[in-house]
Amino acid sequence: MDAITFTTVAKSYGEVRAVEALDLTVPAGRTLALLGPNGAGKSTTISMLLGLARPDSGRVEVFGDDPLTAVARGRVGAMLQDGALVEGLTVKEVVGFVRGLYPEPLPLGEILETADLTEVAGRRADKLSGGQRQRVRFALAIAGGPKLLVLDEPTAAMDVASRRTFWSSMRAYAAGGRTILFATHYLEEADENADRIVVMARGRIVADGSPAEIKSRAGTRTVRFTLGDQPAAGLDRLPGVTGVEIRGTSAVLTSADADATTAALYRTGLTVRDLEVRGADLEEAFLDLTTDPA
Ligand SMILES: Nc1ncnc2c1ncn2[C@@H]1O[C@H](COP(=O)(O)OP(=O)(O)OP(=O)(O)O)[C@@H](O)[C@H]1O
Repeated sequence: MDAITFTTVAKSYGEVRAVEALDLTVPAGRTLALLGPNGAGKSTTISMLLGLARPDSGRVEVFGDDPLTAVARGRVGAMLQDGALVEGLTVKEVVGFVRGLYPEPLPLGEILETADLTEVAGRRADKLSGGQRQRVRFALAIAGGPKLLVLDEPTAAMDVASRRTFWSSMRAYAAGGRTILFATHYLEEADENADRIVVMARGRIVADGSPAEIKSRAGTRTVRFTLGDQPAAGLDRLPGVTGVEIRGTSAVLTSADADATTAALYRTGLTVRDLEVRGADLEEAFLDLTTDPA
């Protein structure tokens, strides 16, 4: 069964096209990362998934139901970017209260354990550190034992140690065959914690694959030089080259083997000036995938 289906979904805010022609299917039991820069449309996608926003066109389904129905049935838990914690209550009280709202909640001890909150269960939730407060919000998201857990940039404002704890909590929850969708700006987080990465930019999906596939795209580099008015013919046949683009007076070659490409380039007889080899790390690939060519 599919946990999530977006069928040609579009959503605009006035002039801003936040999401365009989005098609996405996530089978149950998978962990998917939505990766993209600010304004890519990740939060809008999540809002529609939770029924908090309605698409202008297209259809969103969660376990075959309308999102609001799925939420009402307790199938979906969410941790959004903002969300205050009730003042004056202890962690245990807040979590206990929220789990009481669900028809089939997880046991309190299991929630606290999974979210790594057992040690601070007696402390006031609103007085915790930022990372601990995020863990309380995670606990609230899983309290109802949802089959689908949606997390919008859950580790924003967490330090490295808190992030590590958080993701191990998330993986523990996912291990029970649940479906997870999380949004992040961090490639590393997507790589380490998801089994599929969907890269969004400007409201569209620009890449979709396993972390290995996304990383292999990350392995490609660009070899750029000033071509001037020399002919571009044959550049596409250089070793390693997977794409050729002429931008003004420059030639930009995408290559899976930049060393071989560069060596062969010098043997073509072309005058190669201003040679630049870029790329290689995930951050670069991510920028390549998400930067508007215009
Ligand atoms: N309620 C709104 N009213 C007007 N414009 C909005 C609204 N929500 C989002 N937008 C715009 O829609 C676009 C997509 O925003 P969205 O928040 O979905 O992106 P995002 O990928 O989640 O970004 P971030 O990583 O910064 O959270 C942006 O241009 C944003 O300014």
